[in-house]
Amino acid sequence: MEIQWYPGHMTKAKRQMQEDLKLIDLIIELIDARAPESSRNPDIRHMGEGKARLIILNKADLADERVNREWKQFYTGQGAQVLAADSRKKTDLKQVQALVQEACREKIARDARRGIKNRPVRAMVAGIPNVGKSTFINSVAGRASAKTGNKPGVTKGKQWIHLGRGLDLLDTPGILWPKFDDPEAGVRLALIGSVKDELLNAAELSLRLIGFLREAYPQVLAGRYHLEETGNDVRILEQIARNRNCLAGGGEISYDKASAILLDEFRKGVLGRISLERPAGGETFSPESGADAENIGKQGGGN
Ligand SMILES: Nc1nc2c(ncn2[C@@H]2O[C@H](COP(=O)(O)OP(=O)(O)OP(=O)(O)O)[C@@H](O)[C@H]2O)c(=O)[nH]1
Repeated sequence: MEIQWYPGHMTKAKRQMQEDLKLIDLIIELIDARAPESSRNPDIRHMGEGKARLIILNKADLADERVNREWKQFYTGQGAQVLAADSRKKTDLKQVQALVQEACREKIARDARRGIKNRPVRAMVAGIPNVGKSTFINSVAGRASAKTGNKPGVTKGKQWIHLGRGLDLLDTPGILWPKFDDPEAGVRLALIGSVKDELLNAAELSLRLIGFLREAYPQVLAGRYHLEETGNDVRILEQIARNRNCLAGGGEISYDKASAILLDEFRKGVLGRISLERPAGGETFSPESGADAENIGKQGGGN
């Protein structure tokens, strides 16, 4: 599957972020809990070297809870502070301040040795388009301070948000584009809605989702769409189309309409909490969980 990226925007955003990084102590890196490694930007690692890091496994409410725990363990093992959250809920973000202090312990101690007291930690929220940066900033700041939208690329403007509890947040999130090299990562990003829909073939994408779900979450499709036959991806899409009355102009089945329904329901979590990838070496699932861990796209071993 070929995905069109935006090199112009990307270069500009990256340059901007390099400038902003000089101003901050901590990177709050938002990644999508459903596909954490695919939704990470490799540059952010190098650009943010030497900075403390808090990783937010965002949209955790849409991802498999067990897999969320595995990712939390995985990134904690890499030395980051980690929080799995639904950023739309302030209660999910209560721990942010404590985790920020923990992530910046060295800086705070260094300040103390130099006799600097109560200098707030300055942080920047960074992540790929549509991962939830504005939503996170709004919730953590407790007011509608950053514009949110459900299409990638809506964040504009720049200012600091003083949270008054030892934390200043740069109001302009660093937008970085995800990985380019791995086509499978591209498919996961398309599935979670981080790549503009117009750029993708919905039917092809939905067939990839069906193939994945059949193996990793075998009960999900049959339960939701009352399938009679589950042995073939195209047949499944056809049944979804029939059951949902998806017809094209001439009365024939519309695979595009059925695909749009399937993708939309997956993205909204209507199909349940589903993780598209899990860290290598994670625990195996019990059969009751409904997910076969061996079949969830394994990632992250190389970091
Ligand atoms: N279910 C769920 N939805 C979320 C969460 N966080 C954000 N969203 C939704 O995801 C969509 C994108 O959120 P934004 O905050 O606009 O994302 P952004 O990263 O600022 O997007 P850009 O401006 O494109 O870079 C919105 O529809 C949010 O309501 C979350 O934790 N869980």
